[in-house]
Amino acid sequence: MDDNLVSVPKTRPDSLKVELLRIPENDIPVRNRRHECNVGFENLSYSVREGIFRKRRKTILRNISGTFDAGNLTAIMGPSGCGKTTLMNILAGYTIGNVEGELLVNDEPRVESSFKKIMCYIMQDDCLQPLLTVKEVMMIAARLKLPDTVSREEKKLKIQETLEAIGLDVCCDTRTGSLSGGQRKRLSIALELLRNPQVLILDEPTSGLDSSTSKQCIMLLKELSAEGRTVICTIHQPSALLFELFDHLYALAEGCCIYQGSIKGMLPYLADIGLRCPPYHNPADYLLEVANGEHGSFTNELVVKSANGRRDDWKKIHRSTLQVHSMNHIGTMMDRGLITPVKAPPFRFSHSTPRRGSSSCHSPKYPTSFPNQVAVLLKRSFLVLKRDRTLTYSRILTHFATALFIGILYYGIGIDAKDLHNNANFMFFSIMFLMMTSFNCVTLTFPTEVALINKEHFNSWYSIGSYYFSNMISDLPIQMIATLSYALVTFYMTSQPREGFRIMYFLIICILISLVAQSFGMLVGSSWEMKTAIIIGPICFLPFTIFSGFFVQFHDAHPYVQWIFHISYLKYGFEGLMLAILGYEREKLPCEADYCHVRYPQQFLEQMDMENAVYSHCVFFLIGLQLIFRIVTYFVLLLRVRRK
Ligand SMILES: Nc1ncnc2c1ncn2[C@@H]1O[C@H](COP(=O)(O)OP(=O)(O)OP(=O)(O)O)[C@@H](O)[C@H]1O
Repeated sequence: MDDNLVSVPKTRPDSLKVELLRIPENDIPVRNRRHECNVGFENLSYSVREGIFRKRRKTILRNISGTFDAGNLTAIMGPSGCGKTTLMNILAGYTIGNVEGELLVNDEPRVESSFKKIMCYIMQDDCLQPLLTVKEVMMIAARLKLPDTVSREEKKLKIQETLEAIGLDVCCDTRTGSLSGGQRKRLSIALELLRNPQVLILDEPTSGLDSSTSKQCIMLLKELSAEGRTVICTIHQPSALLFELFDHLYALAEGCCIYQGSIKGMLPYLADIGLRCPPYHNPADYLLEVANGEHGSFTNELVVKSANGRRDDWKKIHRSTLQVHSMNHIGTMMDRGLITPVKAPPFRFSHSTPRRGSSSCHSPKYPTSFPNQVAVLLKRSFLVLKRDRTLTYSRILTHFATALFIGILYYGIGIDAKDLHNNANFMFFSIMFLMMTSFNCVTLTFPTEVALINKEHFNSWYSIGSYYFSNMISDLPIQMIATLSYALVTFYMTSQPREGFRIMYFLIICILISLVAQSFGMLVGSSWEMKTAIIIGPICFLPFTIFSGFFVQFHDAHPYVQWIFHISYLKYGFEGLMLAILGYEREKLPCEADYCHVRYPQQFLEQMDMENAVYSHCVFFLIGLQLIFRIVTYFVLLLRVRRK
């Protein structure tokens, strides 16, 4: 039951119930067929390579065929591992490699680019931005998914209509992270409904939902299909009542089709070969038992009988009175306020079914322009940053607190010759601190974003370029404030020379070091999952730390490894800071102790093997390295979200 809404009994609009009651068996509802989109596939096979050397081939789908008609709610069922998700991925166009066979739309070969515009794929995990409210998430989706020509007022109206229809209007100010499982699922569907897709493909929409929330979710899908949409979803062990809501069933076993037809036709089909479902047994459970071989080995016989999905004789047995009973039952639950009432939003299809050579193939890939995508994504990032205490406030606070601590530890060292070594220690620590904090902030957050980007990009919300660009810009202010607060506090507390150019040079290197570490963190975070990224990151840093010139100097290192100094960005960062503070002919330092071995800063730089270092080289190297990391990250991201 939906906790937010129990106390508000609502009257469920009965249009669908009435429509179904009026439909005589074997009758097809009259709809605008121009917009209908029957999704089919013929002789579909899919295999993957596996094993250490990827030499073995594993066949997952074996030459299956089928058609999922518009206006029908189709269930794809079968035992775990039979290939349901694989089939959904292929139907959605998410998996393209190693696919054999033909994908069809209205019995014609389908054009992927056009099909993508009328289809949405809702994956099993509801990837939502947890810090944004339902209304904000919907507004962002509307601004990305609806063309720029639609006014803000129209978008608001559409959002309102959608939220009311799917019963989320009462929690429109709730953050998505606080929504229940059912609400999250409905929101995921609502986000995609804004563009009014003709085909909805959902992978296990009821997974993790309780019985009544599952009913509500399937009821929503039923309403959406009744308007002429093609709705296809996988489902695991539905209750008998839920099972009856589906119009069409496609059953898989071991990558083959063992049944395709109506729900009502399934039991007679099984009975034909002597498989009789016991009375009072859930037919869905019985089908899974048969597919699992619990009643004997019938898979081959069933595959032959259904011609691996090519025969559709059992499709013709139409809506059963049981379906109407199920609808009535759920309708009553909604009327009594036990389940939040849901219905399809009142949208009309604005586009016709794509056919080969149709003009929609040439329309832009994304509904809105690149600048609009960047602007909307920037707004979303800023909202998230504003609410994410760890990413913003604690990052700034950590930098400030560490700066105070370091300032106290190395207080006043910058003006005394006896503290030259301590000053070098301070600079090296600063580099390490700025590097680690920037790197960790990104590697801890970026991998979790990849799933969200994947979902939204696949459903044509925005391009990877606009996401990446907005992501780079949005984090800059916080990164700058944090770095500057550390650099300025430590600079003054350690009494470094108060010369304008030295302050500027010092700050530039600090900022560049943190940006390089951030871009490196992005690269690592976009390449691996969070756990791997956290392990791999420091391992990648280690060689650069050793070859930074702090622990081992260039001339002391073995000639075979000296080249590593030239690519160690820590070396350039360290040199840059040392030159900013001690270079440029800084005058002889006073000595407060009885004896100071070195009093000329230039002499100290020579001791550290930095006599030939050039500040501008350090800056160029750090900028160049950052650019390389950012470009590589972009391509890694593209690879990650590329269709399989
Ligand atoms: N890339 C891959 N490499 C190796 N095996 C794979 C790959 N993708 C899928 N499989 C295998 O293919 C089979 C079908 O996988 P799929 O995820 O489609 O099953 P499913 O029917 O959706 O299962 P479930 O209901 O448990 O989600 C499984 O045995 C799975 O291990």
